Amino acid sequence: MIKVHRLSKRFRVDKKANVPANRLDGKWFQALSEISFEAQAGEVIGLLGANGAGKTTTLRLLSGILKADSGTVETDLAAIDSDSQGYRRQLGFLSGSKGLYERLTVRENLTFFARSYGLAAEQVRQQIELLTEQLKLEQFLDRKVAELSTGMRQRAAIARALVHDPQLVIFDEPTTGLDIVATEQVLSCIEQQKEAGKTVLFATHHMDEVQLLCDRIVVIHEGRRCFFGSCAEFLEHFQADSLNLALRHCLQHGGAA
Ligand SMILES: Nc1ncnc2c1ncn2[C@@H]1O[C@H](COP(=O)(O)OP(=O)(O)OP(=O)(O)O)[C@@H](O)[C@H]1O
Repeated sequence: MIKVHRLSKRFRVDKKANVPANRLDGKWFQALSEISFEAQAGEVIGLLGANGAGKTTTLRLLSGILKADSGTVETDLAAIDSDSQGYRRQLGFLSGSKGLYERLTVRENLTFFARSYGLAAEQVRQQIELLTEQLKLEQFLDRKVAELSTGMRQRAAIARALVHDPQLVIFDEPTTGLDIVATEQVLSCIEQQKEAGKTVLFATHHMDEVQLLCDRIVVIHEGRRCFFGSCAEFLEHFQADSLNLALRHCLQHGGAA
């Protein structure tokens, strides 16, 4: 479970930065304004919004990489502020396909990260076996990361994010750069996380992924939440027959939370 309450974040920007005047206060750009939502165990929440809306900023705040200016994050895991190490042990975070050692193989990377989270040798073996099956890693498990294609690298990065079997899974655009087959493998892996009772948050621009996986969605527009609820509620609220159309209406009209 995670409860996000009135989270705000601003960034100091250069005078020359071409940012919208309505979000600028002197040298400060208001990236997020009082975002609230919650996710239960076994629930998948999608974060939607146009480029620059604030999805990645939200996920970075929830991963502990960024610190909020105000607002709270409550979980039934370790506390994000006072026990950041404990929190990170229970978090699987993916942002881009970075964070792997180029000169190590995928198996060596996974083993290294699993051991650094304190998993015993047998647990490491089981986790690698499970993720290899879920993400179809066998063809490149023993190849160096430096030699991998974008899609292989992305799947390896997802495996690295999940190798310690975290309770909270946060993925930022996990299917970027993947072909149809690899996309299906990643979506099915997210589904398996849900079935295992994990709390999953992910940002995406793909409405088919939202339709397939999300129990509820958070729509962000210019740093503010403009909708939080199920896909069915979203369609009904905007009197739309597709999520794409509902999203367009929501973003055009600034939404109504
Ligand atoms: N470190 C930073 N300094 C200044 N501004 C930043 C910083 N990080 C993000 N921003 C700004 O905050 C806003 C929200 O960015 P964010 O990356 O959260 O958007 P997003 O919704 O994830 O977009 P996309 O769909 O393009 O990934 C953008 O206007 C961005 O330029």
